Amino acid sequence: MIEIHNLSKKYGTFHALKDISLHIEKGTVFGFVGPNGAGKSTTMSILATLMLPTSGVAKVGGYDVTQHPKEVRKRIGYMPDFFGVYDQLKSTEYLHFYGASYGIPRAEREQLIPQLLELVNLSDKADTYVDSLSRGMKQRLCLARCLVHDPDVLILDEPASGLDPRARIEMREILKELKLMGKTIIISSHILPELAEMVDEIGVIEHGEMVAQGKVADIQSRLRVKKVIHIRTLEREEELAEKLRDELHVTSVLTDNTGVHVHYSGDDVQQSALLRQVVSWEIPIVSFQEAQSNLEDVFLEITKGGPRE
Ligand SMILES: Nc1ncnc2c1ncn2[C@@H]1O[C@H](COP(=O)(O)OP(=O)(O)OP(=O)(O)O)[C@@H](O)[C@H]1O
Repeated sequence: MIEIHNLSKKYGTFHALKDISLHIEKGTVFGFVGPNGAGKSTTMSILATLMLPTSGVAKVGGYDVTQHPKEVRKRIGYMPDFFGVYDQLKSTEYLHFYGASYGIPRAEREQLIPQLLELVNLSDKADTYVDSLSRGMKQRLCLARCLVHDPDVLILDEPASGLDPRARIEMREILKELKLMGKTIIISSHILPELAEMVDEIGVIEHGEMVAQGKVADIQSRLRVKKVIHIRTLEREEELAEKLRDELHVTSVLTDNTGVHVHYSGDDVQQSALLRQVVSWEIPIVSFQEAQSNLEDVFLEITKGGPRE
C-alpha cells in the first residue's frame, strides 16, 4: 500500500532524508519512530503530497505522489503534527465543512458525520464549539476529519503528542478500531510505549536514515537485544545464581528480593536447554520467565549511537 524507494529530501544544503526505503502492506499498522528531528514529519509530508522529494520515489496505493498527487489524496487521510481548527464552528459543522470540500453531498454527510463522531467518541460533543474542546478531543475531531472521505491509508504524525495518559488510551483504542476496519496506518511517535501495543511493524529513523525496519520481535532478535530471565525459587537462591554464572550465554546474574535475574544472550533453543539444566539441579523453582523487552528497549538499543550492523 505504501512504497518508498531511495527517498531523499534536502532543505537547502541540509540532507533531512537520506535514501530511505520502506514497504508497508495493506492493513498494516506501521510505527514510525525516531528522535526529534530525525525526518519523520518530512517523510509523512512527502507521502501526503504536501512536499516534493529531492529524489527517489514514494507511492501510495500504486500512485506516485509526485506524478499523481490527486489520486494519492483521494486515498489518504493525513493528520499533521500541528493543526489548526476553526474555532467558530461546532464539531458537526466542522466535519460538514471538510466533507463538503471533498464533494460529499449533504444527504450523505448527514448520515456519515454522526457515525464518525461516534467512532472518535465525540457524539456528545456534536453541538459543542470546537474551541471549547479539550486537546484530546480536538485531536480526535481531527482524526474524524481525516476519515471523512473514507481513505484506505491514514498518515498520522504524532497523533498522541501532548495528550494525557487517559486521552492516549482513547486514541489508541480508536486506532485499533481503524485497523479492524482494514485501514493501513502509518503513525509516528517519539514516545514509544504508546505505540508498542498497537503496531505490527516499526521503522526506526535517525538523522534521516532508516536504521531498522520490520516486526518488533525480528528487530529485537536481529539486534540481539539481551534477554533478561527472571527465576523465582523457594530456597537456595544464591546457590542457583552461582551455578548460573558458569553457564554458556549467561552474561551476568543478579539477585534481589524478587528472585534471580539472568542476563542471557542465547537463542530460544539454548534457553530451553538452560531451563532443563536448571531443573536438573533440583533447586525448587517457582517460575522461570523471560522479562518482556519492549519497544523502548529496542529503540534505545538502535539509537544509542554505537556501531551498527
Ligand atoms: N522547512 C525546513 N527547512 C529547513 N530544515 C527543515 C525544514 N523542515 C524540517 N527541517 C529539518 O529537517 C530535519 C527533519 O525534520 P522533521 O520535522 O522531518 O523531523 P521529525 O522526525 O518529524 O522530528 P519531530 O519528532 O521533532 O517532529 C530536522 O533537522 C529539521 O530541523
